[in-house]
Amino acid sequence: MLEIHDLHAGYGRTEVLHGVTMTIKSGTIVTMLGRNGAGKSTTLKAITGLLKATSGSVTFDGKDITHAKPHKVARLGISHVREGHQIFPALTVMENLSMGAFLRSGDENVQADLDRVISMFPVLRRKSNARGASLSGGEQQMLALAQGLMMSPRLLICDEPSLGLAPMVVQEIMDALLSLREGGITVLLVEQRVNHALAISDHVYVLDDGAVRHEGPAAEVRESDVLLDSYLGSVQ
Ligand SMILES: Nc1ncnc2c1ncn2[C@@H]1O[C@H](COP(=O)(O)OP(=O)(O)OP(=O)(O)O)[C@@H](O)[C@H]1O
Repeated sequence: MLEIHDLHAGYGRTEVLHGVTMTIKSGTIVTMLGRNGAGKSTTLKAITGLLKATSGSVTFDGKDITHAKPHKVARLGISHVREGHQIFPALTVMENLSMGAFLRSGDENVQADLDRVISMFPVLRRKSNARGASLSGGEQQMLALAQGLMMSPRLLICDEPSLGLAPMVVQEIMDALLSLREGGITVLLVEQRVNHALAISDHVYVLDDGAVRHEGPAAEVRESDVLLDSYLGSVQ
């Protein structure tokens, strides 16, 4: 579904990605792991057009999207839920969800998607008229995910959805990602909670210093102390 080949990118004159290559297969959850500063968020930004790649290629369902603008990437079916909470604090839950569908004006399936998304996250239904700012951290993260789903993506890219959340809430987020996979959505996840991420993933890429140092089935990485110690430091 998504092919990243020898991707180079960076900020100003500093190259951060030194040739990242990855394949994300349709219907899977793929997690990118790595220490702080390894280049995970930068890879996601280069995929979704927030950062220009200096060389290499990104192909989505056979289409070259290496130099596509973010809105074009979104229209093609990739939704990028970024680190932290990208919601509108002054808007209600419902208004936030409608904003998630802003690129779909005239699409008659928006209402059906709204019903489907809100039924995935019961707390959002209960709080549909509450302002974003009044939600807890976990609720805001669920809203951010739900907002990302309102784009009706085929590939959902999630950057550290568990950031700053309590373990129980983290599990809820992971369960939500699993149910997305069951619904046929492919997920590319960046996550610092290694154990939580490995438990739901099919395949894992380990990044270090802007390059892929290891890839393999999640089950294999779970069993490899050497790998976990060398590239991931403390495992949570
Ligand atoms: N906007 C930016 N301008 C300049 N350098 C940046 C910028 N964003 C990230 N970097 C640098 O790029 C490198 C990779 O950062 P990146 O955010 O991709 O890492 P990461 O693996 O996602 O880690 P983290 O979990 O800390 O976000 C780091 O050295 C970081 O300091």
